Amino acid sequence: MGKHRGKKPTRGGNRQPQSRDDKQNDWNAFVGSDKSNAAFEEYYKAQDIMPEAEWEPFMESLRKELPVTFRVTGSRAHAETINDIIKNTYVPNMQDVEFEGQKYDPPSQLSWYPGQLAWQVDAPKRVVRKTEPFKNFQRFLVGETEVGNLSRQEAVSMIPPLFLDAQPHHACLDMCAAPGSKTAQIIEALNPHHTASTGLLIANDSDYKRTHMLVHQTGRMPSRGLIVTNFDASLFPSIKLKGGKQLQFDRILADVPCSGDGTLRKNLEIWNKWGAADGNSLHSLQLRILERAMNMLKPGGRLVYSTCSFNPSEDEAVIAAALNAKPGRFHIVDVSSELPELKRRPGKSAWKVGSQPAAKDRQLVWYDTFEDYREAVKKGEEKENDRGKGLPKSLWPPANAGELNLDRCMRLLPHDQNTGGFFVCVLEKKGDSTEIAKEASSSSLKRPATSPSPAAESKRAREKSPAPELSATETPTETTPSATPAAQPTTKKEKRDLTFKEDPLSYVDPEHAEVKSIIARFKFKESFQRDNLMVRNEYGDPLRTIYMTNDIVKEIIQNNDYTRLRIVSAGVKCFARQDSSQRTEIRCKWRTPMDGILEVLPHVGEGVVISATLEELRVLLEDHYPPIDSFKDGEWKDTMQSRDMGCEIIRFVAGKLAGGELALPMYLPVWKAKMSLSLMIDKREKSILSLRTFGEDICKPPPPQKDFGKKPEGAVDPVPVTEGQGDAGVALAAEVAEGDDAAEKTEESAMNA
Ligand SMILES: C[S@@+](CC[C@H](N)C(=O)[O-])C[C@H]1O[C@@H](n2cnc3c(N)ncnc32)[C@H](O)[C@@H]1O
Repeated sequence: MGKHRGKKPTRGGNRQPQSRDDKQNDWNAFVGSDKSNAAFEEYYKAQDIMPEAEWEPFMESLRKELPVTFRVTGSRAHAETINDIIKNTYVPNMQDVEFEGQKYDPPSQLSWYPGQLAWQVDAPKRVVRKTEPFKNFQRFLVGETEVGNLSRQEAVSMIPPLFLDAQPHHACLDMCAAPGSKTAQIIEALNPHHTASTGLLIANDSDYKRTHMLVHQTGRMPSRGLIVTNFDASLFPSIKLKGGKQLQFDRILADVPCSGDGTLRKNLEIWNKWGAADGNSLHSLQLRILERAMNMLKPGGRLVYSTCSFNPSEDEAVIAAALNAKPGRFHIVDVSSELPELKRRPGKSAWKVGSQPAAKDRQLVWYDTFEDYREAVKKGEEKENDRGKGLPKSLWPPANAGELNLDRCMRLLPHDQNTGGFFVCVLEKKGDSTEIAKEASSSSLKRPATSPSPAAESKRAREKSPAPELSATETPTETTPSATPAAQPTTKKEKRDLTFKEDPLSYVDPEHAEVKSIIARFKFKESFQRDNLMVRNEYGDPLRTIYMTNDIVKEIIQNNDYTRLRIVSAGVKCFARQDSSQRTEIRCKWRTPMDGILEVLPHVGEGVVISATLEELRVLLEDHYPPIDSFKDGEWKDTMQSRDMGCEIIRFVAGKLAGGELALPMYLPVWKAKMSLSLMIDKREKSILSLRTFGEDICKPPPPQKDFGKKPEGAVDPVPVTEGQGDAGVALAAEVAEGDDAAEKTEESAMNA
């Protein structure tokens, strides 16, 4: 028992010894230069996170460049088509790549990823840049990532959302979500076939700028059930629903801020900066975030806690402290049978606490117990921070650590499957079957017919959860004020959060003339939720952009003050107002931006969608405002000539034609002017589309500014609309529209460019 000084640091771990008296700058030069950090090595050797014999392979792996990994996004039929293109077109071309006398393997599928829809490219960057087959593949990756068909993401970062097991009717919270790669995975789980999901995902981040990255990232995978908020997750407010009920979540992801030493392979500066102090100082925030998550979870609900750090201070210590803060109410789920091919190491129930007040301090001092540490503070050997706080007791393994099933946590090590490092723990809130069923039936989230019934779910939860324990509702903590609805003020008036500068959100009167013009133009069926059209102003005025939300998002917006909820964005941008010099002749001034085209598609009436081929697409790409006369005679030309001015939704059929190739049908908005047409996507997206479809950029540069007045009559440009929330641009969303019928699904799967 007591305190132990660590060994003097040595270069690269057990190489040359270094004198204790060396100057500070020597230290800075010493670490990092050769991807080594003595304190890191000493710290983790002591933590015993792997058998000693594996230490060298572990360190070797950390020093290697991280392979590029990506996953194929979207619904099943669509994703499988893209996967087949990679498998059958690109991989065969990369079989025999040799560079500077060495052979490189083609991309390979990650065996543990469901449906084999994730890939890894082992060839280093210089090989990708310098060899033709890899260069081609790189171009494909960039284009498909731009349009949202692929998502480049570190392999280990794909894991937490897989264990979250979100279902389309679930209410989910992603507490620390930016930049949003895991958010995108959860959205996919909520909208597996791009059908209207009844589920909810609140994606939150405390960094305001990063919430806009989130908006941009999710623009590629839009969802009517999405809200982006800007909160300190540890103070996330309780959310009111109709009748004053409080929202509880079925699924919560707490991918917390961490020291990030699992990312050493790509964030090389960490070699230089790493210190035990980083993990110690993040522990308390991580614990507060996790405890807040636990309070907001439904009984029977699942919570995934993750970090990209190997450090028990940020991992097991947080889990143990959180479990002990709510004794008997949560358990760690044994997920050893989920993703069976994924190699993982069990969590630890014993670990060490080392003090290294700042990364630049060379010596680690180990304290066996909290009391030993406090003794050192008393003697002045350890300093507390300027707020008079030292290391918290919860950093040390609690007396009952052996009873908490911490071995069910997972640590992903880089040398196991050539990845970064990660820590994941799946927690479930206990609750008896009646409580779970009560929660499910009182949920305002409507369960689609295809989802498991509440009874089936409660059975599943019963099988997984041991003894029933707690009450169904959690009271909000003092630090989590509820967001009071603007529309239904309570007797105790709560102040708005005046620091929050985003525009208000309100719903448009479904009888508004502009809504009627939209409904008439697109012949919307009854299934079109005209009550759920939202705008970013206080008065429900459809000025420039109209968003569509699902019912649960509407319920939240209408029952909570948006400033207290700090809502940055909500729903999907479905209609954008298009100004034209010929406005009076245009009965409907609204177009469907790419973000929303697949959202509105299932609801448009007969004859609204017009079919076209790659021949027409070629003309639309080559020219900005091609005259209708310039298209070849036939059905397409006749149809376009007969249409009113305004937005058309065009379905480009799959196949090979006009020097291009489309693997799946694709829907794009086209503006019909008096005598001409224009493709309503911006210049950059046109170029990407052109490269993907025709193998080259066939788009002419846009007309010079001075010629803008000479646009054909009624022609318009796809100006990105900004109103309230940041506009991610007219992103070419990669989505699939699918009918209900399975056969129809395959045939009708439509990949947006
Ligand atoms: C590890 S990153 C999350 C990565 C993200 N889940 C993803 O997969 O793209 C941690 C995020 O937490 C945010 N963050 C830091 N402190 C926070 C807090 N107190 N509450 C909420 N978010 C926080 C950071 O801005 C950062 O975006």
